[in-house]
Amino acid sequence: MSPIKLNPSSSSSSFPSYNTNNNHLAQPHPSPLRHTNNLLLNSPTPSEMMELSVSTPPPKTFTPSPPMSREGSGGGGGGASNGFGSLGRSTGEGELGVLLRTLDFAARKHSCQRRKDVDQTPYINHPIAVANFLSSTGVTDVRVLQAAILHDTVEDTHTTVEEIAQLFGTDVARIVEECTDNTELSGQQRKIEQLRTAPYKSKEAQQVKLADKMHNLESIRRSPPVGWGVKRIQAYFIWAKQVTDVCGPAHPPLARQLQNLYETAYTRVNGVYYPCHPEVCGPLTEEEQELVDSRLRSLKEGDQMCPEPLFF
Ligand SMILES: Nc1nc2c(ncn2[C@@H]2O[C@H](COP(=O)(O)OP(=O)(O)O)[C@@H](OP(=O)(O)OP(=O)(O)O)[C@H]2O)c(=O)[nH]1
Repeated sequence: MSPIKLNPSSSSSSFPSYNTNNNHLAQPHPSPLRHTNNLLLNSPTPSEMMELSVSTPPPKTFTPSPPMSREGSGGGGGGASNGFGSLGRSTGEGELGVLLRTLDFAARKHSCQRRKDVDQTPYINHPIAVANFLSSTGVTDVRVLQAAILHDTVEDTHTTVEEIAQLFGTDVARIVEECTDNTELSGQQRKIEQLRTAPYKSKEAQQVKLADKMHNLESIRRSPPVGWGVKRIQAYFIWAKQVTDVCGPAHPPLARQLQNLYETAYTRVNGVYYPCHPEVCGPLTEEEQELVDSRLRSLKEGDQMCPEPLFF
């Protein structure tokens, strides 16, 4: 991920003493920091992927700590020095409390970042949406929802895996770590690495990956990052599908929604409709195009560009 950083702060301090100054939120920011190449042209070839798959690491096994109870029994025995136990919860803190604390942490960490869309949406909307995709499709494991909320903090802010482990427990920290790209690699290398490692991630990390891609794809279709043309949108869809096809069995309800999106998502550029995933989704029929056009004609100011029922 590469959020736009409005005012990067060195907020590496531990909870709860991180920077709480949000005044910069209202400030304008420069254009997106990174512009990668056209991925369609630069996607790894099948032989490159074969080569990569030969040197895959052994599968990671996720051995979670015992489930957390509603009463918040995570405290005590972990020996953590911050008042939270090995599960990152204090005695008496319920699931709702821990989720709110997680949201508060992520919101502060991402407070100076924006998405790359034309509206420069606050970055925190993305992790919230990712967690919501999981929750609304039946994921109830609070650790997975917490990891979804935190999934970009290590990659994109001054947060460490150790900090997350101390505050939220080792299970959450491990999932976040699995979802963190190596930022020393180029954008293209990271994409290859995501493909290479996807099969070896824990089920929990694969679930977060599915929801992460779901939100990125959905937001690309609705409002692509500034400067993205059809080819780049299609390249992102093609790559994302390769990743989510591998992760799909970890959470079939979301895998089905993704498949539906791949088959039905169109993007409209200069009045022309293009399938976002050209291999899975055919061109709009004349009848469908007329339906969309008539809806667009009847749009009032402030209405959504893409009427949901047709596209998703
Ligand atoms: N769709 C969309 N994406 C945005 C937006 N703002 C930031 N991003 C991030 O940008 C990345 C997609 O742009 P790319 O060009 O492919 O990635 P790169 O800049 O990091 O190389 C996504 O992360 P990724 O590293 O490619 O994937 P992942 O880490 O989420 O798996 C996504 O999280 C936005 O407004 N819309």
